[in-house]
Amino acid sequence: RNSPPSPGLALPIVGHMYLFKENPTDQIETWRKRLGNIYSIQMGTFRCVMLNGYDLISEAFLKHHESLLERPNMFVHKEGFQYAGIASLGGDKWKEQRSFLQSTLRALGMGRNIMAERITGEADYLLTTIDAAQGQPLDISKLVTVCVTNVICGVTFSKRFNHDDEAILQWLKSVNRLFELIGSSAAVNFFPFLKYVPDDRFKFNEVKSIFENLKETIWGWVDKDHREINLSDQEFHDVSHAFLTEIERKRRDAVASTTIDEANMLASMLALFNAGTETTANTIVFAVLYMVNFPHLQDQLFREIEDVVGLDCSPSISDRNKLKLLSAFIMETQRFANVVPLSGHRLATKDIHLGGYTISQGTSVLVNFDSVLRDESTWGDPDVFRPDRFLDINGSVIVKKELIPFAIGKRNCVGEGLASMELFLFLAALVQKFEFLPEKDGELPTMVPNVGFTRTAQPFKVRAISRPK
Ligand code: HEM
Repeated sequence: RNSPPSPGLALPIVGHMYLFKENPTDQIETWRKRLGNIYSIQMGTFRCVMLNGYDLISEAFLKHHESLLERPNMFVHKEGFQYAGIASLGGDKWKEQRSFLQSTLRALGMGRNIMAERITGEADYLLTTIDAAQGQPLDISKLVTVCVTNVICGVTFSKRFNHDDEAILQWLKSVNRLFELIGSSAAVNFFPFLKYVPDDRFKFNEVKSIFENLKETIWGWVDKDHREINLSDQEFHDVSHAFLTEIERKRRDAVASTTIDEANMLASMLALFNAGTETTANTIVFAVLYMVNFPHLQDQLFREIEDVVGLDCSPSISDRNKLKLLSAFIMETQRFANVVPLSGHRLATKDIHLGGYTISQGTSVLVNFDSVLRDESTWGDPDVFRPDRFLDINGSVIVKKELIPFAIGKRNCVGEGLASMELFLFLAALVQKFEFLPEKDGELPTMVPNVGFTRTAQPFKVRAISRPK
């Protein structure tokens, strides 16, 4: 059937997973060099096609997107999300949910710009907390994660938590445990039959119950804040307010078939948390890591803010277009760190002809983002951290189509606008206020990320020295 080539013999049950010898994302790149931009691997019971390189990926997700809108029936989608919410729905149901969330998030980022208000408030808290360490070595990653979680809490149900609040600490603990159990290579994803092994040895029941608890927690948080719904409201305080109002409207109008209901609302809100917290926090942490490693660049970023914004008022979203080096630095951070190295799985709902091969219906399709963000033919020196690759000789920002950390096509990241606003506002605030130094003079923290399917920085501490005004 003209299937893409595979890396070797697929064994019963495990498929090709026994061939993962190196760091998984390195292994995927090694196979790309041997087999080309399109190849297939059997991951447990799932037949997957790995797509590499900008041309092939854009052809798949721009030209064939209608055939790639569904998720395969993985445990996470089926039993975790119960095929509800933006991340798990497919086809027309996904379209309704996606368009509702997209327009709601867009509205929250316009006019009064509720998103920017939430982020700025949280950035102030971040600065105060870092300042309190008085230049002593500090691991900022947990602090940044809680701030970013609070931004999503604000955007979804107008609430923020103190960083020592038991509710938010418990939430983060559960989410961490969930990620540990459902990470891309975990048994629950690829070996669904293991759920019949007694004593929950492969943690299927634990995953299910964490999902249920998280959705219940969100429901509790939402319920308290939104007892009153006014159907004539056209402006919303947050995502749950928009949902609850629209649910009532659909009820009033007796709309029979819709995904705008409580179950999808909770699943979508959970998806915003799951997809929007670690990704954004990890990018901010990588950015600080790169600043420490390139003090000259950090200095240039500070000078730019000093010139454009000054030191007396906080950077605001209206400064974004003027802070060109910072924009280029954020782009390079996203390219270099590539915090989501592999896309989520998509199900081919029809045969797709691509790159001289046929991806047959029922196959799961995955994207290797390293193959684009670290492609030598696009970037020349992809392994060098160099923000000026995004600036022209006049200092204007160059937008490169190959910079796709938020994926490409209609099912790309729905939170891109929020994430970009967060990266800009948090980092501008940090650069303006502090000089970040390594924990010990002359000993730079490693830029080599943790090994695995996701990308996080290896733990490191910084000394944050307040800049004199
Ligand atoms: C730097 C931060 C972020 C990065 C690099 C990132 C990256 C991505 C990527 C690559 C995808 C596509 C995954 C796939 O192919 O299935 C995605 C999807 C998604 N992202 Fe983000 N994301 C970020 C921040 C956010 C934020 C802040 C939110 C929430 C407000 C969010 C919500 C989502 C959701 C819900 C999806 C699934 C969309 C769908 O299935 O229609 N992300 N993201």
